[in-house]
Amino acid sequence: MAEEPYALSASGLVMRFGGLLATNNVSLNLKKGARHALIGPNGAGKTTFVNLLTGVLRPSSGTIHLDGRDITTLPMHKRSARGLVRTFQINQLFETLTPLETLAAVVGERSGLGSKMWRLLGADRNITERCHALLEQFRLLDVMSRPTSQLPYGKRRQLEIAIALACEPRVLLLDEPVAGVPASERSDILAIINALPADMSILLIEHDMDLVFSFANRMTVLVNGALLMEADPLTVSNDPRVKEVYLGHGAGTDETAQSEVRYA
Ligand SMILES: Nc1ncnc2c1ncn2[C@@H]1O[C@H](COP(=O)(O)OP(=O)(O)OP(=O)(O)O)[C@@H](O)[C@H]1O
Repeated sequence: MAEEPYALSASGLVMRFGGLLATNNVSLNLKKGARHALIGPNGAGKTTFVNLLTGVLRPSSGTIHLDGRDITTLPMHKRSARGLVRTFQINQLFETLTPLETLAAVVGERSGLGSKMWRLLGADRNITERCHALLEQFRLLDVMSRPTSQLPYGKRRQLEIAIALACEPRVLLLDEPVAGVPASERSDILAIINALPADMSILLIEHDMDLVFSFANRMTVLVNGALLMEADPLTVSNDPRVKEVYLGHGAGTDETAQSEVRYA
């Protein structure tokens, strides 16, 4: 019997910015239902790697497959339509909308309603029910009618993840979901992340080691644009090289572990 393809597979990715080698032959395979974390000190190349996966950047070489299909040259919106979704960064447009309106727009768009969504908002039962379920799942019911600009920061991050989920991802790239969130507002986000559907394949990019170790059962460590190691969390946390370049400096203080700039 043929083996099931990886949900997402990046193979030998290379990204050069002029003479700078930001991604140096990095491979990463996400199994279906993966809880995988991507870590590394500042400047290790995490954002560049995620930009390659999502299609913001085109790799200098290497390939990316989603469910066994080559998406290396596919534009961003087509990757998202095929189920590869990154947590949405709130932009100006959404500041004046409420979480309910924002989610209705995304769910409506996803259902193929496009601009008709505004007419149907509240009238289409499927959309209303889906929005309500998302607001509940992401603990946003209490703020669903407030303009996004007035939400506490933690709620905004919850809305970002809710928007991504409204896109019905099969593979979700969670980009620093607790960055900037005060400790007092983190517990809801942790609970939400831990309750995401088990068959969804998730890659978490995060500096917060408490979150990384409570979430991931597989970890990839990048240093200086290259793969340092991939292993289970215990092996990673016990590896002296990892301690030296990253963990030893503590979460959130890894500016001191700033990678050497590498030139090819
Ligand atoms: N568009 C670009 N042009 C030139 N250099 C870039 C560009 N984007 C990233 N870099 C460089 O590539 C390297 C990797 O950066 P990247 O942002 O991917 O690291 P990171 O691990 O995400 O860092 P952080 O944790 O601080 O967000 C850095 O040296 C950065 O300066």
